[in-house]
Amino acid sequence: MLLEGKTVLITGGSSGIGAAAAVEAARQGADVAINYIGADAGAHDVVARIEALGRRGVALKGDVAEPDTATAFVGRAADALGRVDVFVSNAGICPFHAFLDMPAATFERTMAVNLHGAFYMVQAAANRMVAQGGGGAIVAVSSISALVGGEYQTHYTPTKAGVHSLMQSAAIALGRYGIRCNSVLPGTILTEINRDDLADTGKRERMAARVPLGRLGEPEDLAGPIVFLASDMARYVTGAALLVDGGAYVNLQ
Ligand SMILES: NC(=O)C1=CN([C@@H]2O[C@H](COP(=O)(O)OP(=O)(O)OC[C@H]3O[C@@H](n4cnc5c(N)ncnc54)[C@H](O)[C@@H]3O)[C@@H](O)[C@H]2O)C=CC1
Ligand SMILES: C[C@H](O)[C@@H]1OC(=O)[C@H](O)[C@@H]1O
Repeated sequence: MLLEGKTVLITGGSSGIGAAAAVEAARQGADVAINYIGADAGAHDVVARIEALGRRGVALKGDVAEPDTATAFVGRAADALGRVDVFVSNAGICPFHAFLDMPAATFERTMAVNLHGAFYMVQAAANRMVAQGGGGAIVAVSSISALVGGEYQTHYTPTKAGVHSLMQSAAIALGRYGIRCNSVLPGTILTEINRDDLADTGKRERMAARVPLGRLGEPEDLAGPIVFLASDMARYVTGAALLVDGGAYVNLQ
């Protein structure tokens, strides 16, 4: 098991990629704490799936856009599970909107959740890892959208480029403590975040047609890459970005 005896914290862990990563981390031997927002049911379900695998699971509610949520989540998770070995910054939103009339509130909220939230969470986790000693691993869920644009994502793609960049700089700042920082760059993955957008059958088929592996992604497609980067198998990997997109990015023609 790749994460035997480790503790893993994941933001936005009650659905989609975060939930899949939480369950896979437990399957790989880790105790897992998830941060979540909104309804409790999804978070309780993820905890139940973690516990069914014989590991400890904790769900802690909080808005990652609030700086205090970061210290509260990391502190309470570490109190419950003992330490923080792995931190996965995953929470995010993507309210699709045209550029020219983008409401300031939509832009500000997307920045606050996706980029500011990632910064505060990663900073809090890193401080805990430094204080406890023994290094650690941080994985941020960026996106293929860190590298390419989207007409209705002018507020979103800069946050994903920012998260990718955050991992590169944090890798430098934290290498001396044995803390590795990497990002995964998912392509289009079928989750709640794009359910409405991909209800447009034409768009969904166009997106799928771009993928050499022949299908859009599922949350579980990210679980393995996240666990790998979190594990000691990736002990000499830091500052890296791993595309998990079925080959969509390289498919020009
Ligand atoms: N689905 C996709 O095609 C892709 C998703 N991503 C990224 O993957 C990450 C996870 O998204 P998905 O699993 O796809 O969708 P999702 O909507 O299932 O997951 C996002 C999670 O973040 C949580 N969240 C949102 N705002 C929050 C806040 N303020 N505080 C705490 N939690 C909050 C949501 O409740 C949800 O559980 C996001 O960062 C997204 O940008 C990146 C590339 C592609
Ligand atoms: C939410 C979108 O469908 C998704 O988010 C990303 O980061 C991907 O590039 C897709 O556009």
